[in-house]
Amino acid sequence: MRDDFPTQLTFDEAQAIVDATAAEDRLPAERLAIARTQGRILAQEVVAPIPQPPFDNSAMDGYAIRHADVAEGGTTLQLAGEQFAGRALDLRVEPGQCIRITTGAPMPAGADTVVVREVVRVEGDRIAIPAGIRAQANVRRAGEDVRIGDCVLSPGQVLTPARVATTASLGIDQLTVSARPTVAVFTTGDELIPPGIPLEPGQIHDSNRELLMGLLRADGLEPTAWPTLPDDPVRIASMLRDAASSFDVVITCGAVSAGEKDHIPALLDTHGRIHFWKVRMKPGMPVLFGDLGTARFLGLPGNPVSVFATYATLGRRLLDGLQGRTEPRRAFRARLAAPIDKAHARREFVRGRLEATEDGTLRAHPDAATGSHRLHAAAMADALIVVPEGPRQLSIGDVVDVLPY
Ligand SMILES: Nc1nc2c(c(=O)[nH]1)N[C@H]1C(S)=C(S)[C@@H](COP(=O)(O)OP(=O)(O)OC[C@H]3O[C@@H](n4cnc5c(N)ncnc54)[C@H](O)[C@@H]3O)O[C@H]1N2
Ligand code: MOO
Repeated sequence: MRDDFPTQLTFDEAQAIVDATAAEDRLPAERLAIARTQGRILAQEVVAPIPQPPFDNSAMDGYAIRHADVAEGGTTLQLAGEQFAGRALDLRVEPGQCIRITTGAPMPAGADTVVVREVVRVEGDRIAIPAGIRAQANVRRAGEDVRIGDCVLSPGQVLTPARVATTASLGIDQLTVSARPTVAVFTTGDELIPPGIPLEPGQIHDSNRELLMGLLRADGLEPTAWPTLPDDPVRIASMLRDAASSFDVVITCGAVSAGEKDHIPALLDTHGRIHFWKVRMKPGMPVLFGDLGTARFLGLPGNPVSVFATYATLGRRLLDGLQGRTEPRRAFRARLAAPIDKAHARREFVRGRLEATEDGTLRAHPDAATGSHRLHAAAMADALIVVPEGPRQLSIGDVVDVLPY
């Protein structure tokens, strides 16, 4: 096996390679009905073809009036008509008149203020308005939220429900979004037995399959799980090359460290290209990244918590980049609730629990269970606490980056 690929990278160097590779391999865009774009990455600019609100309208159920009529104090106005939400009736409020109006109904010409119905007294078609009404009250102005021609969304942003709804409010029914990467997921190892089948001595149940499939699904993808790879280099090569010919991304877990059965790095070296192998991070140090055929190849280390940490950092970053996501994932900082003493030089992602305190700060409680086989401990935690490179003695109250999960 060659040794001219980058290895023992810092986390930032590895992340930069992932970013650069993803940028070169941007997935194509597709045009979809907005109902199918939730969670997608936008691949166009969205410019408002109409204002929002499209017309001046009432914010409350009540009476549209001319404020000049009540400027001197309370008065009684003549009810001149009704304007409900739906169709604009071309009504006009003359001096001394008012029009009954509902929330969302267009403001009749002449009116500039809405008085809520709870404060008026109705006497037939005479409406008694109290004193103290504020001019322009309860009117929502056309274009107040979005003006015509505003750029409301940009390429690289995530289509959240509120953003998709915004495009709907502007009358846009289709959007150009990045294609979703297709992902093939493999677990590896002769020791793996699916849950539901009793273990023989030396065997363990395959948990990484559920972990990876779940992480990918939670990120909005529809991954495909392949049969578990045996510890046999010929069969591994044929199965992985098969997958690489029909998926955008192939993710394996296991068989990337130094053992006799860790065939995957050599295989990628022979049949594809290694962008890097081994990153100075913990857990996840033996992580492997490259190309196989036309697919991006991510070889995650087999320990369950290593799978978790490498997916949450580098894997997700790759998938975001392939979709052209430019909007960063939200960053959080917290104060440590217990010290962390780190002797090694790698960046560490310590599992922990976040607590929202009374004084408005986030506190991170690092988990004492640091072994990368401690899946249950990771499952009971809810964040990765980032401990930077180098030996570190972090004290209670120190500020750390955290990645909630
Ligand atoms: N001599 C060295 N040994 C190890 C090194 C090293 O650098 N030199 N690195 C260690 C680190 S760090 C990690 S992480 C692991 C990664 O090993 P592999 O990626 O080769 O993974 P495996 O050996 O196949 O498995 C590791 C561990 O995880 C369990 N496993 C694997 N797949 C699954 C699964 N689908 N579900 C549940 N558990 C799984 C497997 O049984 C092993 O216990 O290597 C260290 N060793
Ligand atoms: O880096 Mo390994 O991923 O510590 O367990």
